[in-house]
Amino acid sequence: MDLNPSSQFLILAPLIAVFGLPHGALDLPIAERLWPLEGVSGKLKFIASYVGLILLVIAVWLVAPGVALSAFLAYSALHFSGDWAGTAAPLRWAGGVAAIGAPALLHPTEVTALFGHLAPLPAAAIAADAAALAGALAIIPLALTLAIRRRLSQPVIELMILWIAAWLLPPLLFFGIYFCSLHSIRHYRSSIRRMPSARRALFTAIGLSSIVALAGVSFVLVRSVADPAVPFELGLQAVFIGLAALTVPHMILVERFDRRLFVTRVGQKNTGDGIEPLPPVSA
Ligand SMILES: CC1=C(/C=C/C(C)=C/C=C/C(C)=C/C=O)C(C)(C)CCC1
Ligand SMILES: [Fe+2]
Repeated sequence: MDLNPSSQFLILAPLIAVFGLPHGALDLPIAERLWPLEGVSGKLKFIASYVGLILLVIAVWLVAPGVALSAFLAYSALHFSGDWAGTAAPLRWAGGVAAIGAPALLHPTEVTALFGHLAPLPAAAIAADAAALAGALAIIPLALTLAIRRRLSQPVIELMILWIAAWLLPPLLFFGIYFCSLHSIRHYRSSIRRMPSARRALFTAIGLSSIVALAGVSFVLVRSVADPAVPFELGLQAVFIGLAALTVPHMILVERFDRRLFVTRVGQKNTGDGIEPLPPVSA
């Protein structure tokens, strides 16, 4: 499919705002399940540390964009491998890495150019090459599983679809579809099932996502008034540096939540229906 990066971006940005952000915006309800967060001050303390981490990542990106881009790719692969939790480790890793490595391997020129908007060129090109190499290595566990098992399990089918989509679609569109369908929806459903009030969590998620999306749009509008020549680059930076920053506290929280659920399941035979409140976690 042939679609220039600006047009892909015009499809990607609203997709992420509507379907991608709400899965991260469940973090406040998740935190409320993990810690008591009593009263307004409890919530404010949590929000301050969350926002502090976001600002820290943005600061690192401004000071050392090359390092920040490489770190972002690595922890994104780790985060995305969670989409195949419960699958054997090699296949889980193959999934997380392919989400980024497949477009880098199959569309190297376009991905290098896109990375070039997020970090200066030598670092961007190295990151794109490393992602492509990781993508190539991620084919091995998939091929071995297919060769040994000789049957199509659900994770194998999902990974095959992922690779075909990465091959057929331009990188930004591929990412938008993977992120908003498989990642966001899967994560959203598994979190909301464990909430005491799904309706309240949903409203919080919608409210928070709208705030983040509005902040992104305002940033691009304000900056493009000063420099109207580069709205695409600004938009791309707002989306991906924004995602990089939001993902750090989001990952820490989701990781804690999943570990916590596991302990509760083993210790209290909680079936994961999320009705009974979790006892508070000690730090
Ligand atoms: C920038 C860019 C890419 C990488 C995107 C990443 C790494 C996104 C991570 C998002 C996360 C971790 C969201 C959390 O929920 C691709 C797909 C290679 C395509 C080319 C442009
Ligand atoms: Fe996520």
